[in-house]
Amino acid sequence: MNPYESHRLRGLLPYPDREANKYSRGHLVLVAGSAAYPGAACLAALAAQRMGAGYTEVVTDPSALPIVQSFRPSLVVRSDETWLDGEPLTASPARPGACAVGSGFDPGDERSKRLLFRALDTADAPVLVDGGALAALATDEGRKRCRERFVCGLPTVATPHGGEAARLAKLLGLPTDDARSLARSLSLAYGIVVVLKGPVTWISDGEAEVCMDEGTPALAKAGTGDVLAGMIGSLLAQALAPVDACVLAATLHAHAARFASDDLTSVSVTPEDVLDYVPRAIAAMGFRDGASR
Ligand SMILES: NC(=O)C1=CN([C@@H]2O[C@H](COP(=O)(O)OP(=O)(O)OC[C@H]3O[C@@H](n4cnc5c(N)ncnc54)[C@H](OP(=O)(O)O)[C@@H]3O)[C@@H](O)[C@H]2O)[C@@H](O)CC1
Ligand SMILES: Nc1ncnc2c1ncn2[C@@H]1O[C@H](COP(=O)(O)OP(=O)(O)O)[C@@H](O)[C@H]1O
Repeated sequence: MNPYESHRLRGLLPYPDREANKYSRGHLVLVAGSAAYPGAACLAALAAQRMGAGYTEVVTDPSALPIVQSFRPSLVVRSDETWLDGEPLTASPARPGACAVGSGFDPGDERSKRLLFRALDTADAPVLVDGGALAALATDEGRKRCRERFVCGLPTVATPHGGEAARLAKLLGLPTDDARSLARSLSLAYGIVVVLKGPVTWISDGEAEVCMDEGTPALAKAGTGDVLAGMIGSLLAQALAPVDACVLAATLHAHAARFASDDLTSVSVTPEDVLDYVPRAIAAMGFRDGASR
């Protein structure tokens, strides 16, 4: 059920080339955070940096700008008001990129819908949909946009937890009793790769499912999903294939939480700790600095 053995995962780690620059290492446009949830943008952004993206640009609500800017000076931060009318994201082999949208969005907010639809309509690059943007995805207009991207060969990834997946399923009256079948049916219905998160996480591209069961209940704390979204978005921005990006990120996320639990106990681990242990998880997977491809 999980064909990703350790040597295959090791081969997916995004080693920086000797000739790398910040653009060749991947540009992630992270449209995240809101007045209600600015912290989610911070968690996802640092996760993207830790996972290797060369240029992490956070697009956020004006009220969240100073919070994200003071969180990490290396982040490029801009207002979502200017982004709505700005240049669309493009990606090429020399300058790969991706957009991750929705971590920390307010699910009931009309603005979340405008931002999601702008990303789906204009990004000539992979788009990851997370958090509050999944409510807008679970509409006829959201699904239509995913199907159009699918027909154009543009990957879309969604990372729902059980509640968000139920919303996506409700639109089409899909059964929700079996997680593996739900991941597959959502993938087929929307034309997307689905990461259905939970104590066991199922990843489906509509043809096959990968079972991710290395997590720990230490991850059951608000904010760990935002960390995972930043990690997957970062790997998409580095041009990994969508399912590869999801499996590698979910594995490192689970391993980071386990390393953190070993030192801090599963009681005390926070999403920030998971972020701090991502480098250890990468190293333990067999990453060797200097072994650039
Ligand atoms: N620090 C920050 O800034 C943080 C910001 N965050 C951001 O907050 C935004 C809203 O996200 P959200 O998940 O809190 O709320 P929402 O989308 O309304 O769904 C929750 C409802 O769904 C249900 N439910 C069923 N199964 C479930 C499951 N397995 N896991 C969880 N819920 C499950 C359950 O309903 P019940 O089944 O109890 O009726 C529950 O009431 C989003 O943008 C996110 O990124 C968070 O990441 C936290 C840290
Ligand atoms: N009991 C558990 N065992 C293993 N992993 C878990 C468990 N509970 C939650 N997780 C993981 O933690 C993350 C929680 O994500 P999510 O529900 O989106 O939280 P949030 O929105 O608060 O960030 C997911 O990656 C999920 O798979």
